[in-house]
Amino acid sequence: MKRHIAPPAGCPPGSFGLPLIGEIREWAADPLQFAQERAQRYGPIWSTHLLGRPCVVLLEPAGNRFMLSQATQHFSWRAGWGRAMLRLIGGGLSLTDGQQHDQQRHILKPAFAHAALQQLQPQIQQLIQAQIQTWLATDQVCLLQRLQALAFDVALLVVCGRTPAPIAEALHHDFAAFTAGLFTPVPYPIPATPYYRAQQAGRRLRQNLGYLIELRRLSLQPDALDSLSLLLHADPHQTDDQLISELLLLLWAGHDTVASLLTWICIELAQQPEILQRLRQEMNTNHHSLLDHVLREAERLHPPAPGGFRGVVEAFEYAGYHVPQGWLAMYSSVYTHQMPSLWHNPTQFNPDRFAAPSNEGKQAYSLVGFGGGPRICIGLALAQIEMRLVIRELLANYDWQLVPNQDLRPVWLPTNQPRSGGLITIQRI
Ligand code: HEM
Repeated sequence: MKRHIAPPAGCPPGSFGLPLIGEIREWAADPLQFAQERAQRYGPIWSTHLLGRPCVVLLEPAGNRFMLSQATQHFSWRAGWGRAMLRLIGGGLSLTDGQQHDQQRHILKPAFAHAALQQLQPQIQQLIQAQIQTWLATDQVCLLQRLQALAFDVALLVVCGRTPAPIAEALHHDFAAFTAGLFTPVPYPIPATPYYRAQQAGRRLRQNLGYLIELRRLSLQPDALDSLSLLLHADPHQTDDQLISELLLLLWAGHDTVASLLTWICIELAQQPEILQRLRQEMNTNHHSLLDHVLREAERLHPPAPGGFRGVVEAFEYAGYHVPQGWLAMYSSVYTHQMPSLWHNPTQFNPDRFAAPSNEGKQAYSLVGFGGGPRICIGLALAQIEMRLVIRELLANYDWQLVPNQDLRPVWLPTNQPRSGGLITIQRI
């Protein structure tokens, strides 16, 4: 029998799993079950071995708070990513720490603020209407694929501003293969592997983003609020390589997540005609609390990322255990979002759990699908506006049904998605 390795004395209890691979297979197969089983055995802090390193897992709102805001000096965001992500994207907001991160976030903030998003809303609305209209032309629609295309167009608009169609199409074409390689455990360029294809796509993406930067430098508008223009204004001497990494990071983070969550929302609504009907009634009023609760409930039950990893750059003590420097640390959104002590019937999709007088979701760090603390998702407002517009367009003009007998079990990487992609039939009302 293969030997499981135990963590050193004084460190949180748990198992490092098998030599070399640790427990990565169990985590990737089902991050929720992985955390629930170990929480039952060891409590809210335990050790495992993931991404080639020992890893401490901090659970529950207290663990989320510790990692996301209370003790950030112990953690590096950059050191929490796998090698494939670092090699393919290289830098960008999620992959930097300290002052460099804070400066970059400060520069980018106006692109994701209310004023900029308000200005873009008509264009976003047009993209949504044009995309959904094309769904009528086929018998079956794969939600994930179509919503990825839509979310990519929206992310491109916000991140890069107006982009010439041939460049936009080329970027879009290469992004799927690029994304598929971001989490490969063995990032070596062996032909025909996902990492190899991602590397090839990455080269073309870098070249096309390079053209776009060149064009934008020639026609930079003083009041433009897209991320690329803001970055060029802030530091005209920033190298193309740095700029391209930032754009790649924003484009990836800004479309895969939105497509994932919207896919699950459409699936849930197709199964809940009563909520669908109430949403339609609500659209004719000035109150949008049910739509807001649907978004939060989808974030709770179907978070696009199961949690977040950090590198431990300074050893720390937590709950009487020692966590050494050089380990990974992980918080688990998916576990917190299904704790029976926080959520009544946690496996059920029930937006009304957020309606008064319920207290569900009120405890700080109990709903962390967008992270939390100083590095909460910078695209939160954009994601919310975009999701609201898509759902309102669907509710106002379309009926949709799930294709029967499809496999809706989640796959978790690169983002949480149904195995089937979410197949629907759709008609105009
Ligand atoms: C449903 C949509 C989205 C979800 C669920 C989501 C989720 C998250 C989460 C969980 C984090 C924190 C990760 C951590 O703690 O390690 C994060 C950070 C981030 N997100 Fe999002 N995100 C979404 C949409 C977007 C959009 C639309 C953009 C931009 C176009 C974006 C850009 C980013 C960036 C750049 C960060 C890093 C922020 C920093 O480190 O300062 N996200 N997101």
